[in-house]
Amino acid sequence: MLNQIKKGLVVSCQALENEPLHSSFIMSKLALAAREGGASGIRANSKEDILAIKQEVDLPVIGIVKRDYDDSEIYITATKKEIDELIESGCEMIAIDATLRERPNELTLENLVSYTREMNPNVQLMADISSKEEAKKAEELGFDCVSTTLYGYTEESKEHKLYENDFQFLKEVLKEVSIPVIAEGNIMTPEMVRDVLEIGAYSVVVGGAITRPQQITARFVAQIPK
Ligand SMILES: CC(=O)N[C@H](C=O)[C@@H](O)[C@H](O)[C@H](O)COP(=O)(O)O
Repeated sequence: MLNQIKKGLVVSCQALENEPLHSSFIMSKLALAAREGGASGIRANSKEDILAIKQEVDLPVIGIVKRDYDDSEIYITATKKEIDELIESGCEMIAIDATLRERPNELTLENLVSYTREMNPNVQLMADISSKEEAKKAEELGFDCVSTTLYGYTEESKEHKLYENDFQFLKEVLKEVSIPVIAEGNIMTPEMVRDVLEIGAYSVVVGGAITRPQQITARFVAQIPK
């Protein structure tokens, strides 16, 4: 999958239960629209959505399963159950929360990586990180790439956004690791896509700015003079 998305755009097609477009059928059509627009890959949540997307487009898929657990803040591919579902979905790459936070059931990230490699050595692994330290650890654990997905979404990083200070965080992560670094999270414009690729990101994932019309509408509405 990494070869296919090199210097390309991955479109994240996700809508949770509480979002207006929640539907595997709609996600499959968003993926088709993304392909027609030139996307190189798709990021998607849940086995059902991924199966529907794979019926509609031949693009490689980064799969995640978002599920909340009582004993952990981690919700992106938290346990072996989610890994099993993703392997069944046939996605080419699995993204896992690779933050240093405690996982459910006292499972470690290392356990989860070795479990996935055992279950399917062909599936590639993306580490969703929120700090340089997590990026380094992910590289040591043998992840195929890291993505800046969770920068701004953990207690320690919540004051920040990826695009701050001319993508300072992305630049720091690029210095920290030698595996591919994917830029993801709050990439709002085509110009930002160009910028992160020029800075050295291997590939870029854009979600809400393309596939969450409620967010897009709110940004237009916010510009209406009071
Ligand atoms: C933090 C978190 O849960 N991120 C999720 C990860 O899959 C998605 O909700 C995002 O849409 C995705 O990362 C793309 O980012 P953006 O939608 O900002 O372009």
